[in-house]
Amino acid sequence: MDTTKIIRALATVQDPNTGTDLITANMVLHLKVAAPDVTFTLQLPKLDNDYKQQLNFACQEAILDVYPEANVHVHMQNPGNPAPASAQGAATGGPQKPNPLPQIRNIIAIASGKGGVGKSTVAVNLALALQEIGGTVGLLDADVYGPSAPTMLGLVGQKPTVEKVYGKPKIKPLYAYGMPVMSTGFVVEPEQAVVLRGPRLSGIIKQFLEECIWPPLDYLIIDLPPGTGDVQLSLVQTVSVTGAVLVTTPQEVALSDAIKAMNMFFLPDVQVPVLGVVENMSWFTPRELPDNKYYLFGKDGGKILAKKSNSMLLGQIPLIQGIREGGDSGKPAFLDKEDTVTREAWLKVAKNVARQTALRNEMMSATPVVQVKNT
Ligand SMILES: Nc1ncnc2c1ncn2[C@@H]1O[C@H](COP(=O)(O)OP(=O)(O)OP(=O)(O)O)[C@@H](O)[C@H]1O
Repeated sequence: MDTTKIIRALATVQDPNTGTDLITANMVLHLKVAAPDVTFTLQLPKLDNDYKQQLNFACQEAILDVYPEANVHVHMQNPGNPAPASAQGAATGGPQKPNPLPQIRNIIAIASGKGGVGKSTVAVNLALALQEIGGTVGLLDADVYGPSAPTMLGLVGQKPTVEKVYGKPKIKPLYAYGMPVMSTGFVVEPEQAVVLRGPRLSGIIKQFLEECIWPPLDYLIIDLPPGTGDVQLSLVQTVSVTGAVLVTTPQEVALSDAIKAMNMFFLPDVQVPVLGVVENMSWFTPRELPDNKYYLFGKDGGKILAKKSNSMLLGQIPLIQGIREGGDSGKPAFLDKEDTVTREAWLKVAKNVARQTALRNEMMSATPVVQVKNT
């Protein structure tokens, strides 16, 4: 029995409440396939017998369609009894520190080789699109040298507050469009950030991860600085990163830098799986000619990077005036309900990220937290 086929079958079952499929909605947990038994838990947003029964039958039917001999065992999980973090389970190699973020199921790093390719734009719009398809999402803007989340989400000038939790001071994230957000831009001025080096930078990233009041989340999206450096290192040394999404533009120059960024995740010590690639600024479509595509930066960069990283092209985002305007105005383009082309492009990326994350969690154990070596 092939686990991928079973996941695909479950991806055909829709949550009757939202119309989103069970895999995209992140509702299937602990899938175990030991022929002829297929066992998994459905995490349900509500407790309602009809609803439970409907989903149970739909799952049985979808799996029996592919494997008529299967014994399907569906466990239902109550809303008040959240699942253990799927990406935070048993890690391989060496004793592990206690997980600082047990309430977060998936930590997804958004990375690029060079600046300006639209990494922050992807992080923000992807976070909002994941929220729209039913995920509970938070955003950590760790791009210390050029934090964009405050501007992109209309939070400029606001400061997070500090609250005592069991006697310890903790930072309360700000909220934008229903999403908890922390940004280095809330606490460090960009001119201060450029002089920050290793240990100070690590301290800030660790603090944002360990000393912030993050609510239970399906996804924490982390916008990394471009390239490879101290922030990337302190991230993988602090938490188990579920996967990375690589952002590139189609042209060759962006691609060669993106390959360097990709290689960092594949280092033997790091081993963060690449969930896929988002190609940004794939083509230009003028507002007045919505059906025309002009390939200003060439073609195929995303496809090539997906192949090199052994992952998939999660989606292509066109170069659209509304995306830049949305970034500058504090209302990201994804929220513009009239711009269906842009919305569809972001939704496709979000659905693919959700599916790839679910597949990754079923196929692989949690990413080990990189141990700090004492030299
Ligand atoms: N698809 C797009 N269409 C139009 N403008 C875009 C698109 N993607 C990004 N931009 C714009 O390009 C500029 C750079 O984007 P962004 O800040 O997201 O890049 P970045 O890779 O995060 O850069 P850095 O890491 O240097 O901060 C922004 O003004 C943004 O609004």
